[in-house]
Amino acid sequence: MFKVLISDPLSTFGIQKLLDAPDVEVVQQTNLSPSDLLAVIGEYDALLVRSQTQVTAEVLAAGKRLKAVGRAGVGVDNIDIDAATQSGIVVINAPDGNTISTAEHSFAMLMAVARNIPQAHKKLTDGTWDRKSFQGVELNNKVLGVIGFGRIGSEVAKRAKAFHMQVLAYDPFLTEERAQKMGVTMATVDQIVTQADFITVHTPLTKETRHLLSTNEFAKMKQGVRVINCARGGIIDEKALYEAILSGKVAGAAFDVFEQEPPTDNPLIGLPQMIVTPHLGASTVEAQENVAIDVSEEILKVLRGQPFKNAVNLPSVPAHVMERVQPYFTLAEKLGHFLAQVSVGSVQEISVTYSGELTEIDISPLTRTILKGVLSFHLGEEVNYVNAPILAKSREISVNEQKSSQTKGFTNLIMVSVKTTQETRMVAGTRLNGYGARIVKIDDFSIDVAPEGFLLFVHHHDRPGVIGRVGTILGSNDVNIATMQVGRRDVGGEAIMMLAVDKPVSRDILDQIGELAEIKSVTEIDL
Ligand SMILES: NC(=O)c1ccc[n+]([C@@H]2O[C@H](COP(=O)([O-])OP(=O)(O)OC[C@H]3O[C@@H](n4cnc5c(N)ncnc54)[C@H](O)[C@@H]3O)[C@@H](O)[C@H]2O)c1
Ligand SMILES: O=C(O)CC[C@@H](O)C(=O)O
Repeated sequence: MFKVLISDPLSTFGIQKLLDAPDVEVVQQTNLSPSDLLAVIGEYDALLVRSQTQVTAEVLAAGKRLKAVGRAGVGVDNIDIDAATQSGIVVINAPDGNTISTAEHSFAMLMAVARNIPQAHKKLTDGTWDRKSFQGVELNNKVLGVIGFGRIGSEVAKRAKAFHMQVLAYDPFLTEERAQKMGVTMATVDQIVTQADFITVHTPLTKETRHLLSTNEFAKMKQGVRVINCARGGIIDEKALYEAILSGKVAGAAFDVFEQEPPTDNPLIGLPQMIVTPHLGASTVEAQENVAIDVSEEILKVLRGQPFKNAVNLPSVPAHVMERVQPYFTLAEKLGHFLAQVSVGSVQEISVTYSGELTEIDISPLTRTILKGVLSFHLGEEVNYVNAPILAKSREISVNEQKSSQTKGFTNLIMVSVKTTQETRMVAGTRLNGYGARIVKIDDFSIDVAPEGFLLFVHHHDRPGVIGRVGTILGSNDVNIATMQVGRRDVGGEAIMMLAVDKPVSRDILDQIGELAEIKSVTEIDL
């Protein structure tokens, strides 16, 4: 008999399959303190949560029998995925069930912020008939910027089209073909920021999307813009928004999610231009039923040893395969992550060639890891080794994998190229005996760089003094260079520099380097 603990309120209808399963005993305890949870988790084979229960490394370590953690929803920010993976615990989520509810909530917020509905309601219920203070704006013919065009963003766009809005969309995986099919215009974040009357964000919260809309972006926005965040707190910088509302630049904002939840002493919440809901995007009868059904069915499959689809972390790989491929996992993921950071445009194709001793082993786990490296830069922690190929397929990214006898002098070599809507970029890496992982080729430049930490990738014209000028800018801004490697094709031709630096480099310093006459581009890479 399997024991399943449900520690957050879930729809009873949704979990019926679990309740009816003859081989499962379900315990519902939705008011456990963290220490209560630690005390009881050792008895259970599976844990089902929504977003309240914090499934920490400590909880997972105490869950000696745990085989699976199910999240009735999309975001898995309350679950320590790495710790689960290390303990061999499968983490399941329900990515589709609350899409429509959250899209509808976002649209409700958009309409409410356009017409000041909550503010007018409050005034009237407080006893004042005020018809002057709440003049709104129409949606008709207005420009809506949608940042993050995945499940929810694209549903919001469909609704906006029905209201005759012009939709500008940005997503690193959006293709021209899909944009046309959806009747939206592909745009950059900068174009959205400068042209939109309303901006709504629907990305995960990742290092890249944190404060995606901040002081600089607010400064460029139209006077009277309105912004909506029903995705994750922190995508819109709350401090910068506060200032932009006070200055009159932002006429209204609608938030369902906050940098700290529940928000305490958050000055935004008292502002009359701000409308707020307490993370209610997925709070509909339908969504809660859908996500509970999806996650219950998947948990049953995991417990019964049947195939399942929505795992967000690593399943076990046979020991003999793992022994051979494991040393290459880090290199593979970093090559993917490197390309995600240097390439421009929507990814269309990822090709991997394995040479040398890698031709003798099952390399499919490595290709999945490379995909994870490419995709996780944009999609965040939802991507893992299990779901990366499915996510690539759903985004129409074709993946090619081949083995080659051409070792180019290395005992092992992984060459990865990414074709985007704008360019094709290549990186190759190897594991050198005794020295660990190395990047040995970038595009057609040979180089020798350890793929770790903060790197500055500079593409420049090979001219006397350029290296010194870059070093001077970094030095005068207190950025220490740990190592530097240069690669060039011909004397005086195009060249690249890879500098390992001791700390992140600010946008301003990158701009100073980018303004040097010899520099073609400069990109900061975090590996
Ligand atoms: N408020 C709620 O209750 C609620 C409910 C469900 C989901 N969510 C949140 O909504 C968000 C979207 O969920 P979804 O199901 O649509 O996810 P999704 O994975 O289908 O879509 C997210 C999209 O964001 C894109 N993206 C990543 N980085 C980007 C960047 N820098 N710029 C632009 N786009 C970028 C990705 O390519 C992807 O297409 C997530 O943060 C999710 O956690 C909130
Ligand atoms: O209501 C919830 O459980 C949170 C839903 C949402 O944020 C999600 O990530 O699915």
